[in-house]
Amino acid sequence: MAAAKGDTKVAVFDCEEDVAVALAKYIADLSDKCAKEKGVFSVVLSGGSLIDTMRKLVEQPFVDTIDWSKWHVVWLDERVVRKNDSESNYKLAYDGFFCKVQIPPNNIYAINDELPAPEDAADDYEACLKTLVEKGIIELSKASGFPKFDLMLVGMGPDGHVASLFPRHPLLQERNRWVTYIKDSPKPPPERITFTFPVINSSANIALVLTGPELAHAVHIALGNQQTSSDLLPVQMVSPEGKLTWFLDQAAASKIKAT
Ligand SMILES: O=C1O[C@H](COP(=O)(O)O)[C@@H](O)[C@H](O)[C@H]1O
Repeated sequence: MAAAKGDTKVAVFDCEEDVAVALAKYIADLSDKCAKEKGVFSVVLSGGSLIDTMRKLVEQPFVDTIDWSKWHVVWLDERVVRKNDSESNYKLAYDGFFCKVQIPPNNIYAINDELPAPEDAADDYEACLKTLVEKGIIELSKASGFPKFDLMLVGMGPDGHVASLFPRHPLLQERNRWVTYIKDSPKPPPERITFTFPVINSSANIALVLTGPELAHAVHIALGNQQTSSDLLPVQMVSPEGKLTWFLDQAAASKIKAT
């Protein structure tokens, strides 16, 4: 099943394996397009189950055909822990992905894990993004003035959170910062940094990659017919100026009524 609404596409696959295959093709095509047109492919990674669903990229044909030298990778959110900590989104991506592909190490922009205070880590990461804009690696959106990434790969928790932006948290309303911090994350660990919605929604492309039955309720709220304007789930606030593609398996889509 595939439905389209404006620049939003909802693609539902039979199983998680099929999502992984389609996601790899989608990422490879965008990588190719951006590498040819701009010489750069700026990619934003989430943590969580997304990294495993990206597993086909490290297999043939993708691993040998993608021009990894054009990739520049940043994180949508990160836990304020050391890079070798099992809770680190960097470590998750390194172990599952980076150690198997040829992205130049200098093009992988991890959090500075020598800054123990979340506010300092957020300031430092925002400064890192500003340097990438100055170098022409990331463009600014003409519409919003916020950085416009080529591709944001976004996961979601069962509560509908994306990045480290949790339901009903005041950070959902942040309108000025590029990167902010949270010290009371309801999901451990409590201290994290995260992109804000103005940055998320300036993206050229967002892939929402959602698999598993535990996500079905939030997917139903976000894509069902009973949309309300107050107390939106964070996932409902994902609305990029570019294209939004939902990659769902049947389990995650199981509560959406066919229309
Ligand atoms: O804590 C986080 O959770 C979300 C969702 O993770 P998942 O394991 O339920 O897929 C993730 O997208 C985010 O980057 C991470 O920090």
